[in-house]
Formats: sequence, structure tokens, C-alpha cells
Amino acid sequence: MRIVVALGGNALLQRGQVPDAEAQVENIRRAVRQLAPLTDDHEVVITHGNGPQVGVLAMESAADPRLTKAYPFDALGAMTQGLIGYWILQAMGNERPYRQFASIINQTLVDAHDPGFADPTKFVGEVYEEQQAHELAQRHGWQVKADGEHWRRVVASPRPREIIETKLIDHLLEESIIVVCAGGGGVPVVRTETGDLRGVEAVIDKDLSAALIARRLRADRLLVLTDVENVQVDFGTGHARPIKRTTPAELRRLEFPAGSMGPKVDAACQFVEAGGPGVAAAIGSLEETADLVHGVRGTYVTSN
Ligand SMILES: Nc1ncnc2c1ncn2[C@@H]1O[C@H](COP(=O)(O)OP(=O)(O)O)[C@@H](O)[C@H]1O
Ligand SMILES: NC(=O)OP(=O)(O)O
Repeated sequence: MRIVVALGGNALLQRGQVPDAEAQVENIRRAVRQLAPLTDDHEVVITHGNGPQVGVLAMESAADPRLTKAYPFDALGAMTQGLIGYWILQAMGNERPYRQFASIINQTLVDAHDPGFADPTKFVGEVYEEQQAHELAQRHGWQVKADGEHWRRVVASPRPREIIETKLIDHLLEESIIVVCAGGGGVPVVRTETGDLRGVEAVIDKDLSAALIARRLRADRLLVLTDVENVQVDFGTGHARPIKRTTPAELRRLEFPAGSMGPKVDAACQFVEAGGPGVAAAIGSLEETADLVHGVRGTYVTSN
């Protein structure tokens, strides 16, 4: 099978964890232990989040007295692809030394008029208490929103339209190379009137980019790996219950938060709606990756 995996930002850095390199390398090592067995029997593409990391780089860039202007988010996104891609590449290589892995810096086309530019939803950086978040927003010109019980900086997150390097990724898979790509959803770019590509200030949702890649590569499975075992109905209430097997039609009738479960559900639905017979998407815990593939665990989404 051809499998596209979206590795949640929580797998790389848990909420509240200090973003030291050592901590992230250790988290990635744990995540990769779950992913490596997939590569024994399947063609695998790994995408990953970058919200916490791109927030750290943005703070560093804004604080650098030598710069007249902080680095824009397209450049910071490319940096996180290099950083996290390198960590994943090394960890995968250590788990499966006889396999070949490639991590690519990729660009993701977005629409310059996407409504996501006017209503930022992508959480970046660390979590704050509400009061502190508002103070930081005032001081740095950020926009901040509630993320569960905490508050975080938000940036624009336009919908991914095309993965510029799709053909390259396809070639690599056909050569039995495991590909890490679309880190942080891919570097957001728009096409100018002259046909050139130009980076834009945004962070794309990696789950939506993973769904797009999975569709374009005609994948059999989309695995959205995060820190909860299932998508839940009435999440966060006393009567929350897990959704096990479902369809896009059923999921589309429910509502999920824009900055967390919403894009995961949307990604799963988009992939299954566009896919051929036998395709499935699963949303669930990284720790249960092997069982998600066949719908034994997690929320398993099929067309009927
Ligand atoms: N209906 C829901 N079912 C399950 N989890 C939900 C739901 N709504 C919101 N969440 C939250 O979504 C989180 C996963 O989204 P997110 O933090 O963006 O994941 P990741 O960083 O792993 O991509 C869970 O930890 C949970 O707190
Ligand atoms: N870019 C992105 O979707 O990152 P997170 O998964 O960390 O939110």
C-alpha cells in the first residue's frame, strides 16, 4: 500500500515542554519507532507539523537586533522543514539503516485571496495564560486566540491548493525511497502574474497538505497521528464518546475546533471523498499507528 502519514506537532513537542533540541530529538525517536515498521511493507510519505518550532524561530528572528525586519513565515517554514526533516531522517535511518530516506524542502501553492489570510487560525509557538497572551500580542503586534484552556499566537493558514514537488515525491516513492515532505504543510507560495512563485506570510496546516499529497499520489491510506485515540463527539464534556468507524457524510454533520481537530477531520474527509474504492483515512494515537492502518483502532473513515 501507499501510505501518507501526518505526524502531529504534539508528537514533536508536547504542550508546555521546553523546545530544547534534545527533547525534540528524543520525541522524534519515539515517534519514529512507531513509523519505521510501516516502511517494511509499504510506500510511505511522512509529513509533520511545525507550529511550536516556527513560533520559536519567529521569536528569535524578531529579537535579533541586527535585522531591520524579522524573517517572514515562508522562510521560517523552510527552516523548520530542514530542522525537523533532518531529525526525522536521522532517526529513521537509525531504525532502518538498510533503507533510503529523503527529506525535501517543498513549496505548497496557496491562493493569494484565500479567506485564511483575513482570519488567522494556525497556532504557533508556545502556550500562555490569557492575560500574558494579550500582553505579548500588544507588545509584538501578534494576534492570539484560545487553544483549549490556553492561549497562543495565531497566523494565517490558507488552504493548500497544489504541492509543487508532487512529481518528484512520486518518483522517489517509485524508487522505494521513504519521503519526508510538506513539513509544516509546505512553504506557502503564490503564483505571481508573471508565473513566478513567491513566498507568503502564512503557515499551512500539515493535515490538509497531507490529504492533498495523498490524493495526488493516489495513496491507499491517510494516517493522521496525534495525541488522542479517537475523534470524539462532545469532546471535553462529561459525556464525550469516541467515534470508531465513520464516513465523511457523518463527520461533516459535526463541528470541530478550527485550530486542532477541525483540519484533521477535514483532511480525512477530503481524502476519502476524492479517493477510489478501498481508500481509508484514520485519525488516532501515534502509539497505535500499526492498528490504525486497518481500522482496528482510532477513528476510521471510509466512503460507506
Ligand atoms: N472532537 C475532538 N476529539 C478529539 N480531540 C479533540 C476534539 N476537539 C479538539 N480536540 C483536541 O485536538 C487535539 C489534537 O489537535 P492538535 O493539537 O492540533 O494536534 P497535533 O499537534 O497532534 O497535530 C487533541 O489533543 C484534543 O485536545
Ligand atoms: N503546520 C502545522 O500544521 O503544524 P502543527 O501540526 O504543529 O500545528
